[in-house]
Amino acid sequence: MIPAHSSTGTVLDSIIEGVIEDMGARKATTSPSRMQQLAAEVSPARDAHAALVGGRDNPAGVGIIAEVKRASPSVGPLSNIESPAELAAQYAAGGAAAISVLTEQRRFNGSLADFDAVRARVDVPLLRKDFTVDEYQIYEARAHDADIVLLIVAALDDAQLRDYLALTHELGMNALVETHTVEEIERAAAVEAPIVGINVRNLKTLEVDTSHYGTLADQLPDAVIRVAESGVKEAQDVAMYAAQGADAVLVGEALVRHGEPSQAITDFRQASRP
Ligand SMILES: O=P(O)(O)OC[C@@H](O)[C@@H](O)c1c[nH]c2ccccc12
Repeated sequence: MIPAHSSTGTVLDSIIEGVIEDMGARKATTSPSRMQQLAAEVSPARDAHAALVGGRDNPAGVGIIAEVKRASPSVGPLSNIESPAELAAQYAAGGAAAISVLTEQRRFNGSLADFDAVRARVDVPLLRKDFTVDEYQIYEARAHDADIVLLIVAALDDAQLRDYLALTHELGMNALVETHTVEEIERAAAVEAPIVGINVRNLKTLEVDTSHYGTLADQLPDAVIRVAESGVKEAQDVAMYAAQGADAVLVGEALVRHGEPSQAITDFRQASRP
């Protein structure tokens, strides 16, 4: 794997450089116009908004977005996931509201093949977890029958954010619009993003601070679905995010390293009950 810090720019910058290079190779195989056609041929996306809305008041607990993540730039290899499909089936059995599958290759060791394997196995809404910097990736997500794409505000300018959100909705999908600062929350609000995440991991430095969610949550517009992202180690972390008003919590590392991920999700939900 490539070291976490490149000599110039932030971690996020260097991840995006690799993402653009890898996408160039895929565009050479499947042209943008062909990808648009493929996206149009897939059955309609599942309603992720409906799956996540009202998590705050759900008597069964908040929604869990369970992530299939093999490695991360902050930790390196996380888990030797032999079957992403089997892991996802356990997530679904535990009651995950949605499942996130990393497809970024260089730092997260993910792939669209992992995504396809999970898609073939479960019917819950799936998030194609990647660094979206080109509309090609949104068509590509839909072509692989994704229901949700990730739009990281820090990686996009205002025009991209607006256009990519609109395209996502045109294709019948939802976007998880990820923020980390007050300014990014304001930008997400300005484009009326319906689902907004606060990532407690700073993607520029990889530092994690779970108290960051509570610090920023008040800044989120009332109407949005609120997603707390990253840093969950145990059920009490999920309970804390829930008490701070999260509708859903995105959990990766703790689940891929857990011996019984299905039970872990059940416990997380239980602990978060209002
Ligand atoms: O493994 P954790 O700490 O539970 O985090 C999960 C998820 O929030 C994290 O993987 C993530 C949040 N935003 C991202 C953007 C890109 C890649 C990964 C991420």
